Amino acid sequence: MSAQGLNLQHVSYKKLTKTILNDITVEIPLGRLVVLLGENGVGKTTLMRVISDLNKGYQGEISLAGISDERRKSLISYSDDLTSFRSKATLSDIIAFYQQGYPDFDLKRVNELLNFMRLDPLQRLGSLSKGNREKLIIALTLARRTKLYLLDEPLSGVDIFSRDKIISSLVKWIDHDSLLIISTHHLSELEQVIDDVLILKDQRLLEYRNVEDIRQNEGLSVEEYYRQTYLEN
Ligand SMILES: Nc1ncnc2c1ncn2[C@@H]1O[C@H](COP(=O)(O)OP(=O)(O)OP(=O)(O)O)[C@@H](O)[C@H]1O
Repeated sequence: MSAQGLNLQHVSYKKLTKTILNDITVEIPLGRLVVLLGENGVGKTTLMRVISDLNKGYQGEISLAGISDERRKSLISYSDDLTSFRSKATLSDIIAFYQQGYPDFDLKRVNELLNFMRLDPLQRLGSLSKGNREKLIIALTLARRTKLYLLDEPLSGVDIFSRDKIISSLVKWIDHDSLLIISTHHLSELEQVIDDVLILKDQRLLEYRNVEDIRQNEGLSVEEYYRQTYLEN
């Protein structure tokens, strides 16, 4: 397996008797911004949880930056749903918890991100709207200085103006040798910033492809290509 990037070799995952991911093999270099696509229930969240080692018992091999055992977890920042925090907790309390739990948590970066998201550290978690809670999750996820960031449908409740602002600044928050994988059902908004697409269909990897390659060689937007590929295969 390659020492660089995220490398999945024949990864399969079952829940009870149901196959959710089937024989997924892909190598994604670091330094990319990748969008993960596929219809509801196809396994996007499951794939992120398997990569993060939160869903145990998968088959196959996964390595990140050359680390192929469970130590890879320490290199992965996966968007937390924050359900383990009490609603009375302030954003500062949550940040203190992250700071204790993650040696790579960057306090300066999280403060910049909170400021960028217009979130007040003194606010309580329970008082946040859905969209603001999502902004907090993005801020906490991106505030770690690590190799792989996994954002699972991070923007579904965020208003269009904030969405545009966050999307156009995504690359700014992560180091150039890190990998960001983001799942979404709103591909068109991300088209201009992403490097690659990863498409799941029927438990399998349908495609991993560079977006420039799609535009130049297929003459299609990424969204057009996604629709065409999904329906044809
Ligand atoms: N705890 C569970 N028990 C049984 N099946 C599960 C469980 N969690 C997920 N699944 C199944 O795993 C499959 C993949 O779900 P997953 O949440 O990964 O899909 P997704 O692509 O993220 O969907 P969406 O776009 O709707 O968020 C689905 O068929 C779902 O029903």
